[in-house]
Amino acid sequence: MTNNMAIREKSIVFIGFMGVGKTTIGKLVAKKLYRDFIDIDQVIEAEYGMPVSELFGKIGEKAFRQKEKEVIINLSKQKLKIISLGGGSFLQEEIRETCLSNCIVFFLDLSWESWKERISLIIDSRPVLKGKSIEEIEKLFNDRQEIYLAHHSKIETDNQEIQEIVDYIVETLKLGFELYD
Ligand SMILES: Nc1ncnc2c1ncn2[C@@H]1O[C@H](COP(=O)(O)OP(=O)(O)O)[C@@H](O)[C@H]1O
Ligand SMILES: O=C(O)C1=C[C@@H](OP(=O)(O)O)[C@@H](O)[C@H](O)C1
Ligand SMILES: [Mg+2]
Repeated sequence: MTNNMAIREKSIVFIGFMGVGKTTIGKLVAKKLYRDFIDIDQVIEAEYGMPVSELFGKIGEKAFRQKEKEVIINLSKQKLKIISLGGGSFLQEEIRETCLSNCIVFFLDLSWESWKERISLIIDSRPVLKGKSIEEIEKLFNDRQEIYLAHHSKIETDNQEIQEIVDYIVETLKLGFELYD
């Protein structure tokens, strides 16, 4: 029973490439499950008082990655949270290991074809994409997929409305909780 309780109490972590919907979906899943929502980028933005896009210019990517690691390692130890990571954070082994051992990690999967349609929504706020050609972005997208293979559960989100994805995740979690009750 102790172990089963632990599964129910674990925080849920969303991973996946920039723009797949981690922030949007995490927030809505949290609302449905009556849990607190934590978006790692938003935590860092609040601490520095500026958006990530500006922060990259101010402190540099290396310092951002260090801060990202500290924040995630600290917050992923908390129970019962819904946590959306930044898409690049899983490049760091320590972050992957901490999240996989403390939390339930959900990979939001989206094909390149579908992702391309969404680029205009995110290009201005994602410094990693700025100044890159579409071919360079596609390479980054493909290169990054490997790091997201480390997960507990995957959701294919192509052609799915935000609400459908949220409902599916909530149902999956509830079923999982019941199985372990
Ligand atoms: N399933 C979806 N269908 C259509 N648009 C979506 C979907 N999921 C997210 N979006 C949109 O894509 C953009 C990026 O979403 P966001 O949650 O910020 O992604 P991430 O946190 O993974 O970078 C937002 O404008 C959001 O409204
Ligand atoms: O993939 C990345 O390297 C990044 C993803 C962003 O978060 P989202 O995945 O929420 O867009 C944000 O952390 C930063 O712009 C860097
Ligand atoms: Mg986000």
